[in-house]
Amino acid sequence: MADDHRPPPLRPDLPAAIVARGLRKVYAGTKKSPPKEALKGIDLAIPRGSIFGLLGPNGAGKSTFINILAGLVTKTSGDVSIWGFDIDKNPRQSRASIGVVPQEIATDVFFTPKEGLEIQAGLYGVPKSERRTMEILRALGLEDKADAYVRMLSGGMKRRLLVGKAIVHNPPVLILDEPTAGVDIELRKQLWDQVQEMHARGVTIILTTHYLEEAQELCDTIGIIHEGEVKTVKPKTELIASLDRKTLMVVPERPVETAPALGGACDVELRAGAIYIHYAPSRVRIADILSGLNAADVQVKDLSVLEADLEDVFLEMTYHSDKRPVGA
Ligand SMILES: Nc1ncnc2c1ncn2[C@@H]1O[C@H](COP(=O)(O)OP(=O)(O)OP(=O)(O)O)[C@@H](O)[C@H]1O
Repeated sequence: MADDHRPPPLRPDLPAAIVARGLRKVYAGTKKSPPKEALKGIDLAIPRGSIFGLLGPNGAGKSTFINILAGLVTKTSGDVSIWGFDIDKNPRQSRASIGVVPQEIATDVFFTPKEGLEIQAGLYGVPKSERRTMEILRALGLEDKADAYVRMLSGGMKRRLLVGKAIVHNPPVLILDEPTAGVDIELRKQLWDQVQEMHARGVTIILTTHYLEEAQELCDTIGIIHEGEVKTVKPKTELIASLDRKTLMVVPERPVETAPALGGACDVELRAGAIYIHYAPSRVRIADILSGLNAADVQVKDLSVLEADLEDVFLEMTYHSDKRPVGA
């Protein structure tokens, strides 16, 4: 990788940071298990400059996809390009264009953080004069641990060190695979501040997470993958709006024994003294719900509208995907 330390130039003519076309991966079977088609010919474009959340239940194919990008798993067929470089035709440039923060903490305990970053930079062919070792350690809050034994670092510090290792070559795309699993709230916040800082400097961020609130808060674009297929890729707000579902929570003046009848377009439930009215905003107006409540002699003491969130979308697209299309 001798000359590939510089980030490839930004190519405004390119529409996406990562493009996959017809990407398939079949893991070979064994005597005990049949072959497994983990990716079933996926098409996926990840916009440049986004914080992209790749979501999906266990076994959906997320790690397989990321490992193909990282060069750790060989695809069966299809095309993938990273920052405009085809991973088969330009393996060096494509690999120099991404940094991957792996899921597992497997840091090398024989080197100090400083040595670890230096070695990593060497592997990417970054000349000594261009290395940013101390700058990276400082940015990750590890400056005072530069010469410490890695085995003396806390789990969170080791995780930050992995982020450091992933960015020694200044890649324009950074992938974080479940970066905050098992990490406490304080550290999670620190990690996200750092990620957002990198994003502000123009790095495209791709992350997988099981924490849907985290994806909801951080990501601007979401891709949902399920059983080796891409279910959707959309800007987050558009995706949530596409669910066309909201809930009006009403606290009545007097306790209500039976759910008021508001017509077939609303789904009404009573819970903990409140009335929850689920409705499709494209078809039902709040004014109509309120007149319905009035007609049913329910006096409203308080009310609030609960928006659908990413978790609702996720459940709809993964667990119920065969039964009920979104918005139906
Ligand atoms: N080396 C392998 N050999 C055979 N099957 C594999 C291998 N790696 C993954 N699989 C299978 O491929 C499918 C996709 O796995 P993958 O790890 O990509 O899913 P994932 O979405 O990352 O799941 P998780 O959220 O649990 O990490 C699963 O059914 C998994 O059992």
